[in-house]
Amino acid sequence: MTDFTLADLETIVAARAASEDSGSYTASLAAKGIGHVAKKLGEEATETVIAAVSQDEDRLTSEAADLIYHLVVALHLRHIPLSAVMAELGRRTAQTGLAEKAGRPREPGQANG
Ligand SMILES: N=c1c2ncn([C@@H]3O[C@H](COP(=O)(O)OP(=O)(O)OP(=O)(O)O)[C@@H](O)[C@H]3O)c2ncn1[C@@H]1O[C@H](COP(=O)(O)O)[C@@H](O)[C@H]1O
Repeated sequence: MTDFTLADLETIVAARAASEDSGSYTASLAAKGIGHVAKKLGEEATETVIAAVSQDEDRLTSEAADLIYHLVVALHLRHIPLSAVMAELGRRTAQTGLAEKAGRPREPGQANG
């Protein structure tokens, strides 16, 4: 188990993308722009798909980490905070009424479902 969160990754990506550290992969990736990052994201998605149907759990875990990292970089470049993505996921969960089953209390103003 780890207490490392996507919010931690988002903070690190923002700091490294803004850095001028020539050793930073994030800085060099971000400098290439959203078109390049989107292409990398597609490649990582394909590699994750291939790993998903393989029998290698470690490979799938590693490819999923690459995919999520590149997604966080893409969101950063498009100025979309992870909190917006989480809010969208939360809205969808609220619509299904399954939030409480996941152990989450109903938020004030949330419709009965
Ligand atoms: N989570 C990641 C992460 N996941 C994947 N990668 C890099 O993503 C690249 C993907 O590998 P590929 O083989 O597809 O690409 P490549 O041939 O190395 O590079 P390209 O020239 O194709 O872009 C690898 O170089 C990985 O190191 C990451 N690089 C950085 N992070 C995070 O970003 C933080 C800051 O890293 P730096 O910006 O390097 O300081 C790190 O501490 C991590 O938290």
